[in-house]
Amino acid sequence: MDGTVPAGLLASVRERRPLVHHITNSVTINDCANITICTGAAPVMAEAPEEVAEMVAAAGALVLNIGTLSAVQVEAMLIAGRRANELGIPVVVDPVGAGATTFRTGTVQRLLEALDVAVLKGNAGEIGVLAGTGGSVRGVDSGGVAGDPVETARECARVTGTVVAMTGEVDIVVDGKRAYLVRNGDPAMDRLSGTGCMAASMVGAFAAVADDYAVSSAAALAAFGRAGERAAMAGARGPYSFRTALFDELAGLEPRDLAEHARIEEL
Ligand SMILES: Nc1ncnc2c1ncn2[C@@H]1O[C@H](COP(=O)(O)OP(=O)(O)O)[C@@H](O)[C@H]1O
Ligand SMILES: Cc1ncsc1CCOP(=O)(O)O
Ligand SMILES: [Mg+2]
Repeated sequence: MDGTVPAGLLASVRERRPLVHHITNSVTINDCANITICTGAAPVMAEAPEEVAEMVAAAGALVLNIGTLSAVQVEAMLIAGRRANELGIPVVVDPVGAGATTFRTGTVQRLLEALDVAVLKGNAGEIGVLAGTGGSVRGVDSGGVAGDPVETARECARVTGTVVAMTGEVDIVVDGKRAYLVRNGDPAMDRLSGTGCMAASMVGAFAAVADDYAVSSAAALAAFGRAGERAAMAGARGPYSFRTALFDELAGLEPRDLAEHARIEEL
């Protein structure tokens, strides 16, 4: 994919500043709010079942992240997701820790059955579990997939009917037909909690300004990865100064830099 595509979508996010409604976990909620702002969009976190239908109506995308799930959150996710579907607002699901417990795996399956999900964004282990082809998950960490990662992502897209964005050293984005490999990023991104959640926030922000969610997801991951590359070049002293640089580099990321450095290959 030509770099002008992700660059154009980044510029659209900054111009339109879509509201991204999150129902998300209590570990990385603040990171997700700030990465959404650094991307150029506007976050809102709202999870009371009493208000989510009203809130999502003002949003450009809905991000459902199951990282610290509870029964009442599931109820809110279903209410918000159904309203988003009625209004044609894209729904992104981050299946954090799917495979680690029956409650997590079952909840993702329930969301996928009840809702029209635009993008399922998970790490390799989570996507392998949901594909049914084998994935290993410990807590929220991926232990990888059983077979070929691209085939795993394709199978997950086939069984779920969604665009699947599987993160890792190389991100893989697939729908029923196409497959994109996104080679941007830095290993330091794997040494922080929350980069997967932040990736989902960005996938949501980009989906809000796009019709083609495979293209917008690959673009979002390229932009995040490029910010990671620039943060590493800025010379962080360790994981936490890298984290600060990651936010700063994303906020300052120029569409023309992304146009030049996005590495998205279509298979
Ligand atoms: N080794 C790596 N090299 C480059 N980028 C990476 C690497 N590991 C993770 N990333 C990036 O970090 C983000 C989070 O991915 P990942 O670690 O798979 O998610 P999770 O936190 O859900 O396990 C993604 O944008 C991914 O591209
Ligand atoms: C550590 C942890 N525990 C529950 S949610 C969460 C954060 C996971 O974030 P990510 O999957 O983005 O690293
Ligand atoms: Mg994750």
